Amino acid sequence: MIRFESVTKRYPDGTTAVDDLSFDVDEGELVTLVGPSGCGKTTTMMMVNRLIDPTSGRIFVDDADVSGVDPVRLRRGIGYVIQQTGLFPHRTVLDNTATVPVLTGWKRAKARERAAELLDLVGLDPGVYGTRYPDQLSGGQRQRVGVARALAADPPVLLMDEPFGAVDPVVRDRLQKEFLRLQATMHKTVLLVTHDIEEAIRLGDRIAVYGDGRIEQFDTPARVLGAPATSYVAEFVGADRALKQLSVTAIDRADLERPPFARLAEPAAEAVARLRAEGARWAVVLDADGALHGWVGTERLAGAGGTVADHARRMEAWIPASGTLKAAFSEMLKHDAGWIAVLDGRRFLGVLTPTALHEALRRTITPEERGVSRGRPEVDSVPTE
Ligand SMILES: Nc1ncnc2c1ncn2[C@@H]1O[C@H](COP(=O)(O)OP(=O)(O)OP(=O)(O)O)[C@@H](O)[C@H]1O
Repeated sequence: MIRFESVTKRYPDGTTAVDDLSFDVDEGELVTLVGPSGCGKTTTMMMVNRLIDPTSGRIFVDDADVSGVDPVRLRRGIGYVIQQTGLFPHRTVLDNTATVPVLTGWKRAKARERAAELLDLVGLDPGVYGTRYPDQLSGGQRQRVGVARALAADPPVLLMDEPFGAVDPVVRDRLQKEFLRLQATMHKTVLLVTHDIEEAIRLGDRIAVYGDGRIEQFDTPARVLGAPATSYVAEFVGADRALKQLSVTAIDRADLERPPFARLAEPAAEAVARLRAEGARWAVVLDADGALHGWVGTERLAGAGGTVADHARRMEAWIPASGTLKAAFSEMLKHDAGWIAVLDGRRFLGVLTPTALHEALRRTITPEERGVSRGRPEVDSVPTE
């Protein structure tokens, strides 16, 4: 969808901002460009919509060499979001959002209708905010309008230059989350510039880590964290990259343990005899469909009448099988639990323990990076069947 072929940009004063750059962004993919200040990220992005022309090399958008496309037409097909938002101060939020559709010939009423939809989509009530002017909004709200405006003409390509840079960390976190939710339905082809490695990891399907005018590594977040291509990349992603890795590593079903279980309808006396024979101190409690209900301690069942249902405790802590190790770990901490149930829909698949989490994390890091191999830590594990 976007292709850079040996692109170099040298400014008239001799600065080489971008040096022989080649990479592809696939259709529907979100690529983050990350690196320290002055490494050429913004220059790269501005060459896509021809705000800057390269000194040499070619850039293609949707198979068309952009140097042959009229810049005004080109820009109407590419949404552009910048940190300063670039909103027109004398236009209302609604009219700011409707700018591009109006420019491309939409009737004003239809464009405003579309703008209202977009504002709603980015979490701004058009009835409340539509008639305000940009200086009557908070920084985070202005950023949302910037995103809504870029999306208004439904361009297949979005360029975003530090779109969430000007807001505090709490608002940034929320905007990132909302943008990911939107992108999951929109599937735009996105180039996003950031200097923040955490943001690059969180948002990017792939990350381009910039050194000075060059890409040092172009890969998935998991690979950039797990196998940095150069010592520069390793340093840039930070000494705590193993922890960052948690947020991009999916749960592997092979890591799940199957603890002893009891059925809700099972008589307590039967369950306790069986569990004791297995040497189990507790069991996961499932309903007739295999869905997680909770757990029960063997001691609690001893000498008790009724069924397991009468004695089981509800278990609120669980995560979906599609979750990440970070989600698993944080749920475990939140509920102060020694294990976390993993569900596929309602179906109980097994539990993750701190030991399994640790093992999974170790596997994501190359042996050279791990240094001296250490044995399994002494962590209390769930008894297995
Ligand atoms: N018009 C210009 N004339 C000369 N040099 C320029 C010009 N614009 C940018 N540069 C230089 O090109 C290099 C890359 O700049 P660019 O803005 O692309 O970096 P960046 O990675 O986006 O940085 P930041 O994160 O600070 O925005 C820098 O050394 C910058 O000083």
